[in-house]
Amino acid sequence: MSEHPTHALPSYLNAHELGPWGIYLEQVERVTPYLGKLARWVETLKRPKRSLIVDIPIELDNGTIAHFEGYRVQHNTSRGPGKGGVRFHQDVTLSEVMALSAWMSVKSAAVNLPFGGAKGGVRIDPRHYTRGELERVTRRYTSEIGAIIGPNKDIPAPDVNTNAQTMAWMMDTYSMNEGATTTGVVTGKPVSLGGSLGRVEATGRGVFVVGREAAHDAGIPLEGARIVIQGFGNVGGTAARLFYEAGAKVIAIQDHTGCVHNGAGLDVLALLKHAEEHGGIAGAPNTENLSAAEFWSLETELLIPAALEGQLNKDNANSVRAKIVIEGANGPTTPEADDILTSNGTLIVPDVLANAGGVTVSYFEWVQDFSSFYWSEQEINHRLETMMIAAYASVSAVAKEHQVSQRTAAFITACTRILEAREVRGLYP
Ligand SMILES: NC(=O)C1=CN([C@@H]2O[C@H](COP(=O)(O)OP(=O)(O)OC[C@H]3O[C@@H](n4cnc5c(N)ncnc54)[C@H](OP(=O)(O)O)[C@@H]3O)[C@@H](O)[C@H]2O)C=CC1
Ligand SMILES: O=C(O)CCC(=O)C(=O)O
Repeated sequence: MSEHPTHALPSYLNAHELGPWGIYLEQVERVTPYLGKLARWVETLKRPKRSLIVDIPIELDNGTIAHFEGYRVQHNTSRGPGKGGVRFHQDVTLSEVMALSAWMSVKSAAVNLPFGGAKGGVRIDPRHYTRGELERVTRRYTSEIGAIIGPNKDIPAPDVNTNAQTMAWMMDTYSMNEGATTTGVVTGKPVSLGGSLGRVEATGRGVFVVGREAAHDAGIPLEGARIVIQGFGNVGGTAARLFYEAGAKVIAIQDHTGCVHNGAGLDVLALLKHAEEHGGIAGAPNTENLSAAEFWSLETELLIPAALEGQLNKDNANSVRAKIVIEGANGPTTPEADDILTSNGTLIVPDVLANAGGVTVSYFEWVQDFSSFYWSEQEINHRLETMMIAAYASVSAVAKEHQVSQRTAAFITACTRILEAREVRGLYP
């Protein structure tokens, strides 16, 4: 038997490269001792199955030509087609999309959905482009990744700065190129186009359900519990409203425009209206401004990061005075912050569980599209709640059994499912 050289990982797959992919690799390292014989396959999790970089040229409204870089990464498809959102953001990189796609693999498996993990992104600041320009970017991006997506291959959905309209353009472009209306190619579509009731609110609703469960386990009554939220978009805005309606006290919110605070509890409905009218929360009536440092160090029962990656890090983790962190965003906590918070007694409910409500209702949408039979909103919210409660209970039980964090517990459950599928499928000789 000949000896084969081992190939070093390329720099962008290296754990020592800072950033989301390095963080994901560190999380895989932490779970490996719990994988038993399946650890033989763990390298599979450290390399995305397929990564595509595309050039997106469009004509701007002023007649000039602009180019944008786009990505679609399919991290793992052992348990089903790739699944995951598309992000439009000026800071999107291949490495970030790789990490987001890997977290999708873990998330789908942690909640036991029959999907793998994928994610897409376009490096663009959408605030500087018109609706027409964004439509052209979306359509060209869809055509460029068209060969690798499809209802049985990889199903995109909304993420940061994309929405139901973006999905309608993606569905239409894909369908035109295929010559057949294909509703199941994306989820998070408008309801008039095969979208699911409840999808817009699903991620925030899932955050609310696991937050409620975690508070209950910790003996914290939701009525009057203090809540601090970073991000007031789809996820943070919905979670804020649901906690507010359940009688909790949302005392501070941060978005791009600043941090607002009211120790007696913010009027979340008024704040949502203010943000819509003014493009952000800054200057809302009956609130005081806080600095970012003051925001992170507020004493609170629940802290919900629901914006971007790396927001809880070694620079601010020691000042956090939250009993529980519910990760609404993907990858908001660095491994250093994870350790600091845990040793300070803060429970972290990890992203791959806490924000899985969105992909869960995307799964419902995909099923409804295949069967062309649509469910009521009440039915969807009920099924979502049942699945989130079950997933939370099962991750908590694994965490207690192995005396590990909920993140490691969610990774144990998910990576075991993914690698069992990998092993039983075998490798093509
Ligand atoms: N949408 C979904 O279904 C899912 C989303 N997620 C994750 O949740 C997170 C939020 O996504 P989503 O709500 O959809 O995105 P949105 O674009 O709707 O909202 C993002 C929010 O974050 C705020 N924000 C962005 N950057 C900063 C910053 N540097 N400091 C403070 N606030 C900031 C934005 O503020 P402003 O408006 O002022 O720019 C906005 O309020 C992401 O990590 C996403 O991947 C996870 C699962 C599903
Ligand atoms: O709804 C989906 O398919 C994916 C949502 C997503 O991108 C995420 O959970 O991060």
